[in-house]
Amino acid sequence: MCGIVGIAAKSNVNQALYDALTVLQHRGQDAAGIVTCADTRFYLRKDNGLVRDVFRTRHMQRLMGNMGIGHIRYPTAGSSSSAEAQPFYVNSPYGITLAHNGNLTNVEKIKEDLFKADLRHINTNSDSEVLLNVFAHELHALKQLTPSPEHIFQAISKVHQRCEGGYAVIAMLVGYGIVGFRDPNGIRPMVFGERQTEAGTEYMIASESVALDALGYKVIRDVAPGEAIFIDAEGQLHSQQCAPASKLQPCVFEFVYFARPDSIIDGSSVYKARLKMGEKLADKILSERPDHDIDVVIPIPDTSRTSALQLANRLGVKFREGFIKNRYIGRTFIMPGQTERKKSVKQKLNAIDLEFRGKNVMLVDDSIVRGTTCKQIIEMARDAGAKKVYFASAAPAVRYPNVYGIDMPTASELIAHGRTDEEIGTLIGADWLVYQDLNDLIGSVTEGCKTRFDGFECSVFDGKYITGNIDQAYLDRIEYDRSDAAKAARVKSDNAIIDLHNDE
Ligand SMILES: O=P(O)(O)OC[C@H]1O[C@H](OP(=O)(O)OP(=O)(O)O)[C@H](O)[C@@H]1O
Ligand SMILES: NC(=O)CC[C@H](N)C(=O)O
Ligand SMILES: [Mg+2]
Repeated sequence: MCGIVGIAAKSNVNQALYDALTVLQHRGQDAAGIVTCADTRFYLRKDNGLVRDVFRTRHMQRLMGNMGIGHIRYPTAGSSSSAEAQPFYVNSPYGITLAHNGNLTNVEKIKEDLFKADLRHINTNSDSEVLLNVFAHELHALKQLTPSPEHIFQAISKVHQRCEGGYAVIAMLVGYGIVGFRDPNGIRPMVFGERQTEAGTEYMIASESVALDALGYKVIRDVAPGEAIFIDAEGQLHSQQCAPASKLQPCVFEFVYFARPDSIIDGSSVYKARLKMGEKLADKILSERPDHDIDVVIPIPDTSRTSALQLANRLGVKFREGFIKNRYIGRTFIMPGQTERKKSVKQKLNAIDLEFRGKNVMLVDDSIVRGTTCKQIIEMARDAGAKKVYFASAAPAVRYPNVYGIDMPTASELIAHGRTDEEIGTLIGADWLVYQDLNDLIGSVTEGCKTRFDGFECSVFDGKYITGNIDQAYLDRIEYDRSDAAKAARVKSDNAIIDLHNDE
């Protein structure tokens, strides 16, 4: 997943963008970038690394201007080379820069059309560069020297007609403003808000509400699926629905793992959803094993903490912090390679023996994806002296690839793919493995929430791809392109950025 942000303010936005990206860091750890706009110029700084490593004082000083956009990257297309760090830039029309969260599923077709019909060249393997060029082409086709909000919305309607997949996008047009839009299913999240200052109202658009909270912005609302929000150069906000048949079907995995618990996505609190996941999973445990012999519930930090706490409460069993997390190690699942992920689990988590010795422990994680974490954790629990090790996953089994912005392209790398729950339990070395049911996961997000959801993007759990047009040939192709082995074999030396001047 990536994190995106755009701010239209009344004074320099560089520090605010930096701060927002830091708050969104959990959505991507590979690369970070900011583009600001002052007068008729864009200023760019982007590179591989965490926000705190990419931006030095000298870069911050050069990022001038009262409007800007930022991105933190977790790649789902192309490579992790810094040439594919975002935001991307095109000089025509107007000068446009764009940051994208999600993944396009018809990139090959669009690329061909861009080249043959629109006479545009794409210089990376990033789907986001493709998206930017579609937007630029559609704006160009309107032949307006000064685009009005309606022209911008018209171009976005065309983007929806040409692009398939999941996308939340923030773009900036030199001298004209910032626009944010969300795909017609609202797969990827996006929210916007305002802040009053003496100089006037400032606006911010971001992936998650937590970024707005942290910067003192008041959330106005989520951007609706297919809708676009435009803040013009005078600071006026305009909005329009640009995809007539839109439906609200957000990615349920945001609630399971990606988003921060203190975010509210599409009106549903991620924290409350995770508490409910714990409750519902406890009910399943009680119905399957009413006379269970669990002595203690232990979360696998970080993300599962909220669910595990409520699961223990509901079971009436002690909750203990049996694993301590090294706060300086990032999230392992979003790391690019399996060797790195495996090594990081050991560096990240350490067991407190006394919580395990002679006890029947129930370990709780939010999800099991490749099985990297749970296999090692179960071993650690046994080494620490646990009698029996049970394992509970607050999400159902992840059995199918994701094509909408989560880098899970390879079915064979998913531990649950083609296996029964019992087989997975044996493989990870658990004495009992229990998964959440999909209906209960959805109930956790919707119960007590006023939003009318049309459904959820649950493909990793049920193999149904809501945008259609995902066939086996496509899945085979992304498996070939994006497996860990393919990524490792890819030459990563192509770091030359053909782009705006990018400060070293
Ligand atoms: O089965 P796996 O392939 O190991 O993936 C699942 C694990 O990865 C994630 O943790 P991560 O370390 O990324 O982040 P967290 O600290 O937020 O839990 C997730 O919370 C699970 O613990
Ligand atoms: N995780 C994401 O949202 C990735 C965005 C885009 N597809 C990229 O690879 O850069
Ligand atoms: Mg985890």
